[in-house]
Amino acid sequence: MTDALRLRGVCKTFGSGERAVHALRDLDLDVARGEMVAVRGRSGSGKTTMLHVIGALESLDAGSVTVEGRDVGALDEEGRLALRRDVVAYVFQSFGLIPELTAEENVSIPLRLRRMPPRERDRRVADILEEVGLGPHTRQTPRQLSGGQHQRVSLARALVAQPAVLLADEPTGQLDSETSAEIVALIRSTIAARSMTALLTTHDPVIVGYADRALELTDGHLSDASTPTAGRPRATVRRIVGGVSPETDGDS
Ligand SMILES: Nc1ncnc2c1ncn2[C@@H]1O[C@H](COP(=O)(O)OP(=O)(O)OP(=O)(O)O)[C@@H](O)[C@H]1O
Repeated sequence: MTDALRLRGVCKTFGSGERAVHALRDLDLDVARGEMVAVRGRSGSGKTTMLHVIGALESLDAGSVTVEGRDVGALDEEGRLALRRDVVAYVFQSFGLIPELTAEENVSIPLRLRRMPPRERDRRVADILEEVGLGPHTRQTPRQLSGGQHQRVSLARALVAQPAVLLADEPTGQLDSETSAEIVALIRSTIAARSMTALLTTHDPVIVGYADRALELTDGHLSDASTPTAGRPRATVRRIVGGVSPETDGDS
């Protein structure tokens, strides 16, 4: 299977001298197309930095990052913009929505950047909002939506332009455990329907339960964490069967 993501010997240091912070140290990672990989790690272990170098939001100090065959370190500014517009999409813990815009206006932004004709754009936006369960809320602004609904809008915005790779930085970090399980299940089903690749960082065992593979980031290095059963959300199954809360099922 072709790799969607391939990182080799990636190093990223912030600052210098005694104040240097080695966020990523000689980091290797392979993610196959269509795979959903969860990366756990304590606060400050380098999870966000890893996503940023993959999405060309941060430069590398050493090593190489290949995203869908593109050598990210070799891209010029235009190439980096194209990567973020056409290949990767982000979902953030803090949702990142524009508060003055409605759900449909927020979701339409990536299509406006591509200058998609309005009729096609409106159809795509309506379809994706329906798919993420926000059909009745398209005209509401973020202030009128719950945390789970915010993340559904963020996911719709990330998916609407049909990127190959979803990068999600603690996507359930601001959600309660039940809503987290709903959002992770939605991420899983929407990326599977599109044969997309997903790399998610998390402290949340619910996410790990939905991933094909889990890795641990410790002081800038990755190692295997566990091998959950693909697409079999242990937490949700237990919750339905035994009434057990997802946050009690699994390690963190
Ligand atoms: N722009 C920056 N300037 C200086 N140091 C930074 C910068 N960005 C990140 N760091 C440092 O790099 C290290 C890794 O940060 P990063 O945000 O990648 O960790 P994280 O695992 O995502 O943490 P969290 O779970 O708290 O979000 C931390 O020590 C952080 O303070």
